[in-house]
Amino acid sequence: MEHFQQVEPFDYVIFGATGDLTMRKLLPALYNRLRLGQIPDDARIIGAARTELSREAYVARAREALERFLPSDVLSPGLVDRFLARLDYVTLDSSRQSEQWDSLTSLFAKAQPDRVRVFYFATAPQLYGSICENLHRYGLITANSRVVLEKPIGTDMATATAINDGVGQYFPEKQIYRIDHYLGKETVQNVLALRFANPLINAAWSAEHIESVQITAAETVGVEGRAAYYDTSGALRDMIQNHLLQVLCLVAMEAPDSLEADAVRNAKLAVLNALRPITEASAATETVRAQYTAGVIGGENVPGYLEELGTPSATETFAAVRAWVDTPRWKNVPFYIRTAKRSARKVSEIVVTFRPAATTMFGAAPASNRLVLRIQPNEGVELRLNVKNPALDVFNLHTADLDTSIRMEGGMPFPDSYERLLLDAVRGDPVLFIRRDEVEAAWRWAEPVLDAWKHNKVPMQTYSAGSYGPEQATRLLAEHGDTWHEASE
Ligand SMILES: NC(=O)C1=CN([C@@H]2O[C@H](COP(=O)(O)OP(=O)(O)OC[C@H]3O[C@@H](n4cnc5c(N)ncnc54)[C@H](OP(=O)(O)O)[C@@H]3O)[C@@H](O)[C@H]2O)C=CC1
Ligand SMILES: O=C1O[C@H](COP(=O)(O)O)[C@@H](O)[C@H](O)[C@H]1O
Repeated sequence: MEHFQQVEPFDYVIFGATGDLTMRKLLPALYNRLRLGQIPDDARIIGAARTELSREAYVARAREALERFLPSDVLSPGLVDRFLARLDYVTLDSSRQSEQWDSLTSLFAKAQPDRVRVFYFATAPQLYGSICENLHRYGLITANSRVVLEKPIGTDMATATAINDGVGQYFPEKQIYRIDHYLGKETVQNVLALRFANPLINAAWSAEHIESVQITAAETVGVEGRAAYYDTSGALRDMIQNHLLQVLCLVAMEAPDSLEADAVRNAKLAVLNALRPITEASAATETVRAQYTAGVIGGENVPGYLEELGTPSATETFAAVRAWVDTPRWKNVPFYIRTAKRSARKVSEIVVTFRPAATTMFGAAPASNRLVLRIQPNEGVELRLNVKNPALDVFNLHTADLDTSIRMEGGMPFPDSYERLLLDAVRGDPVLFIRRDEVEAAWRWAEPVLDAWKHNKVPMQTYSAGSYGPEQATRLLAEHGDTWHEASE
């Protein structure tokens, strides 16, 4: 396949190699890229975790993970064996100094010093600093090394700064890759193509023509096996501070000079810095938080969040925010951001509502044009237009949707976003990773919201599992005469 170029030989060291993320996402993603011919035969993938396992036992776990998390039509015994032959495993408490590090260093003893090394931290963020310290102590960091940091980068500004400082002591910023898997999604990257490669859209991309923007990421799942993490996080930290603000940045940013990493990141940073601060006073009118109660999804009864957790909790599973980007381009345009667990359907989308035509020639006012960028599922673009109602003799309008699916060649599903990002780190392309100042700017905006919630300035609402969220979120838009997309379908 000519669009997947083989990368240079590399060593990928995954800290947290026995964990959920590695098994569910990272190993399947790397397998897929080997299958597509992107991974050279002498690449190595080295897992590290505290659990004592032989290489064979780890390979057996990896095999099970591939079988469990990949569709059977992509698994061929020959390819699986070729992939598993690339794997190694070291038992290592990576946060401590010990002779356990010898097993890792010995794997690198004969490696070419300029061979690409990627250290992927798929473990608790509070360990990142000590893992870096040990990588340095045991002489594993080379000029051609990169470190990939999983989210969350902190739970607030102070913890984010501590993580960034801890890693930054040993790796210069250009070797640090903070992953945000939403940036690896094909249709999120498509925001750039749609905006900047289509003068028709680009010309209308401002407050002069746009009335509001909605960004939604809703899921039908609850917190699954991650309740311990989720309950310390909540919807705002889990999805909005990172993924949805990144999407907002791509929608709102000025055109970067190029697709070079720093050009794009500077443009995103400018948006984050232009976000109107939400204060303890404004949080009550600009934000909504809620927890799901028992309900029905897909015909099945599901328990409420507190029942699932088995303890009282003040963690939100739904968050909606009305954000404002205080730049001339976005003067008075509300950006509604929303995320939910146990929602009525799984959908991630951007909905841009344009101002209606100011004409009286048709009698009734024409409907607003509306552009929907479907991030998932059914990736595509939909544009609502006004056309003449063909059924009537009188000149009357109705709406018609131009709807195009964005598909891979041959109708194949899009690769999981991790696939691209894992290999971008090998190729040394950081454009789809987050720079330190972006993370911190996002916390600067999010933290006062979290503080207001902690101080109970915004009541915790409830919504039934299987619904679209609490009524208060509907009201957030109603004040501007808007409705959430599903209500206008
Ligand atoms: N799971 C997911 O879907 C997502 C996860 N993330 C992030 O990825 C990271 C990992 O998440 P997840 O896989 O779910 O977590 P898990 O708890 O499933 O896995 C944690 C991993 O870290 C290892 N580990 C813990 N302490 C040490 C140590 N001192 N030295 C070496 N290894 C250690 C554990 O193995 P052992 O006990 O054997 O040491 C295990 O392999 C977290 O930062 C999470 O927030 C981000 C997005 C999605
Ligand atoms: O980062 C996270 O994202 C997932 C949702 O990702 P998606 O690609 O399925 O939209 C979310 O379930 C998880 O809680 C969060 O940590």
